[in-house]
Amino acid sequence: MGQYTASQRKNVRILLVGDAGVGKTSLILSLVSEEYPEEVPPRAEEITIPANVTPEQVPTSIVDFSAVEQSEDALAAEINKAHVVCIVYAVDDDDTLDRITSHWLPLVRAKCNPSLDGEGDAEAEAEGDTQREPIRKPIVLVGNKIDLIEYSTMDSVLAIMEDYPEIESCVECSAKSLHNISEMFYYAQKAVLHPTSPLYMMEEQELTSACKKSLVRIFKICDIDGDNLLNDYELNLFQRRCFNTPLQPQILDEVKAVIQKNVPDGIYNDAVTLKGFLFLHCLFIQRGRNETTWAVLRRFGYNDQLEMCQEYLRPPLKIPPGSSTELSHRGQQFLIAVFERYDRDGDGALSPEEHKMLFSTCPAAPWSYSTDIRKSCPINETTGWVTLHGWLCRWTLMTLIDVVKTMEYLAYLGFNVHENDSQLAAIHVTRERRIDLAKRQSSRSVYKCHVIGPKGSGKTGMCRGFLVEDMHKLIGKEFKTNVVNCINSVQVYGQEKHLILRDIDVRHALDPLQPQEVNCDVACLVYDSSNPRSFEYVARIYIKYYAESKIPVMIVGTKCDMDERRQDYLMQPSEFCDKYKLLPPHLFSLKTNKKELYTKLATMAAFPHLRQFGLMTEDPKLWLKAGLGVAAATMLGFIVLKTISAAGAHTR
Ligand SMILES: Nc1nc2c(ncn2[C@@H]2O[C@H](COP(=O)(O)OP(=O)(O)OP(=O)(O)O)[C@@H](O)[C@H]2O)c(=O)[nH]1
Ligand SMILES: Nc1nc2c(ncn2[C@@H]2O[C@H](COP(=O)(O)OP(=O)(O)OP(=O)(O)O)[C@@H](O)[C@H]2O)c(=O)[nH]1
Ligand SMILES: [Ca+2]
Ligand SMILES: [Ca+2]
Repeated sequence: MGQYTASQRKNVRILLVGDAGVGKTSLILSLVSEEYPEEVPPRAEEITIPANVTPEQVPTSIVDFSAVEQSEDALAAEINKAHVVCIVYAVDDDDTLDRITSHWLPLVRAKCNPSLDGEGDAEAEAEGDTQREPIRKPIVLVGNKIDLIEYSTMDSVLAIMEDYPEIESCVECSAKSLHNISEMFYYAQKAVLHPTSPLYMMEEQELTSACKKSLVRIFKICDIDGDNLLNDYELNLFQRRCFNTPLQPQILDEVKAVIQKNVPDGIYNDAVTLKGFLFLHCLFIQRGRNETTWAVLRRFGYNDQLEMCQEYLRPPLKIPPGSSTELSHRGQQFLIAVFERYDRDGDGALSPEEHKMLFSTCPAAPWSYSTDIRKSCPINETTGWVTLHGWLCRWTLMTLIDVVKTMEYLAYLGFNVHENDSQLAAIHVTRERRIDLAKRQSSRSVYKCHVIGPKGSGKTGMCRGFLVEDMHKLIGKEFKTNVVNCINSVQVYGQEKHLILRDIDVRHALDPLQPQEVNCDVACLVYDSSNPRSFEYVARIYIKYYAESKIPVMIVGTKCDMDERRQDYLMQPSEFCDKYKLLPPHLFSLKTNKKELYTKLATMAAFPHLRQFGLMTEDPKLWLKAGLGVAAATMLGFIVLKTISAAGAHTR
C-alpha cells in the first residue's frame, strides 16, 4: 500500500536566493561534501540528489542563484521552475533580514504571477485578479552563519511568517559548523511534498474546509462501532493502517491528555471525539508535523489537492472478453460488516436513515433508496426496508454491470484501509465463457437473464415476482418506478446463484434489438397466453436474434391463470418450440405463485451447453435428472459461496 502514502510528486526542485554573501553557495557545497568549503565559486552547479539518499525518497535538485552570473530574467525563469524557494539571509547582518520583506518575498510573488505584477497594466491586473487565486510558491526562510552569533533571529522571522502564508517554515543554520544543514534541505523538500496551505489556514489558525471534510470522512470510517467516538481499539487499528506500527499505550494516554487539556469535549468516555480528532491534526500541523496528517490523508486515497485520486478509486482491472465480474468472498465479508455496522437498531435491515448514514462517507449514494434498491432487490416485506440479503444482491448487480463503480464505492467506504489491500481483492473476475462452454461447467455465480416480450405481456410482473414472497399481490399493480434489473438468488443443484432479470422495454413491435439487449446468459421470451396476438412477436425475435446464437432460450407463456387462447401465428408455441428444439413453453402466472421458472432460468444459464436439451426430452422431470447428473460431475468446479441465511431459496 506504500504507493498511496507518498505525494504524487516525482521530483523536487529547490532554488536558493538571497543577498550577495549570505552563504547560498556555501550551504549547497556544505551539504554535498559534508564539510565547509573555504573557497567557493560565485555559483554552484545544479546538483541532483538521488532518491535513495533523501529522507522522502524523491530525487531532489538544488539550484543556486548568483546575481553576478545571472540576469533578472534568468532568475524569474528559475523561480518559476522551482517547487520551493529558500530565501537565505545572514543572521549577523540585519540588512539581509530586512531585504526578505522589502525585496525577496515580493519579488518571488511577482515572478510567479506576472499578470499581478505592479508594473503590468491595470486592465490585465483586474483580469488576473478575478480569474484565479494568485500562485503562492512555497518558501523556506533560511538564516545562515548561526556560528557567528549568540542570539536568535527567530522572533523577527516569525513576525514575517504571519504576514506571508506561503512561508512553510524557517530554520537557522551554519554552512561553517554544518549545523542544521541537512534539516534545511529536508524542510524545503517537505514544503513541497507535505505542504501546509492545502491543510491549514495560517491567518485563521484553522484547518481548511477541504482538510476538515476529508478528516471527518476518515473519522467515520475508523469509527467501527458507529458511536461517534474513537476508542483505543479503533485508534490502534487506525494507527496500524496509517503508519504500520501499533500505538504504544503510554503514547495513547499522552495524546488523550493533550486533547483533554486543550479541548475538554475532545475526549468523552476515555475515547476521542470528532472535535478531538480534528484538534489533534491541527496540533500536528502547528508543530510542523504536516507529514503525519498527509500520511493519514494519502492512506485514505487523497491526492495533493485533497481529492480522492483516480488510481485509488479505480485501480486498473483486466476483464477478458467473455469474463464477468463478481464480488469475492472478501468483498462480501466487507459489505456484510459495513451493513452490520450501520444497522444501528440491529433489526437486520437498513432503514432509509441508516442507508443514508452508511453512504455519508461517499459523495452520494450509488443508487436511490426508494426507487432503486427497494425495487430491484428482495426487501423485508413488512417494513419495506433493505435486508442484508437484498443489500448483497444490489452490490452483486452493480459489480456485474458496473464494476468500476463498485470499486469506487468500496474505496469510499474504506475497504482499502480496513482490509489493508486494494479493492481488487473484493472483485473476482470469472474465467472466459468459452472456457466454461468447453469444460461444460460454469464457474460463475451471477447470471444475466433478459426478459423480452410484447407490450403488456407481463414482463415487469414476472421480474418483480422474483423478489417477493407472494406474487399474487402484483396482479393489477401499476409499476410506477421504471426498474430495469431485478436480482435475487436461487439454488441451482445446491449452489447459491444470483440471477439478474433485465426487463427489456420494447417501444414499438418493429424496433430492432440492440446487441447489448440480445446478449445475456439466458433469454426469457415472454408472450401473453391469454392474448392471441402475442406470440408472433416472440417467434420473430427468436428467429431473428437467437436461432443462430449459443444463448439458451426459454419461451414463457404468462397469465396462465386466465383462459389460454390459440395464437394467431403459423405455429402454436409448443409446435414452435418443437421445431427449434427448445424446451416446451413454460406456463407462468403470478396468481399461482410458483417459482420454478426462476430456478429453471438460472439452471439454463449455469449449463449453457445444454441449450439443446429440449431435443432430448419433453418431460421436465427427466430434464432435471439429466441436469443433476451433469451437476454431480462438475460440483468440484464451483466456488461455494457462503449462503447468508437459510430461509427460502428465492427471497431471503
Ligand atoms: N562564518 C560563516 N561564514 C560563512 C558561512 N557560510 C558562508 N560563509 C562565508 O560567507 C561568504 C559568502 O559565501 P557564499 O557562499 O559565496 O555566499 P553567496 O550567498 O553564494 O554569495 P553570492 O554568490 O555573492 O551571491 C564566504 O566568505 C563564506 O565563507 C557560515 O555559515 N558561517
Ligand atoms: N391475470 C394475470 N394478469 C397478469 C399476470 N401478469 C401480469 N398481469 C397483468 O398484465 C398487465 C401487464 O403486466 P406488466 O407486467 O406490466 O407487463 P409488461 O410486459 O411489463 O408491460 P410493458 O412494460 O407495458 O411492456 C398488468 O395489468 C398485470 O397486472 C398474471 O400472471 N395473471
Ligand atoms: Ca554564490
Ligand atoms: Ca467508535
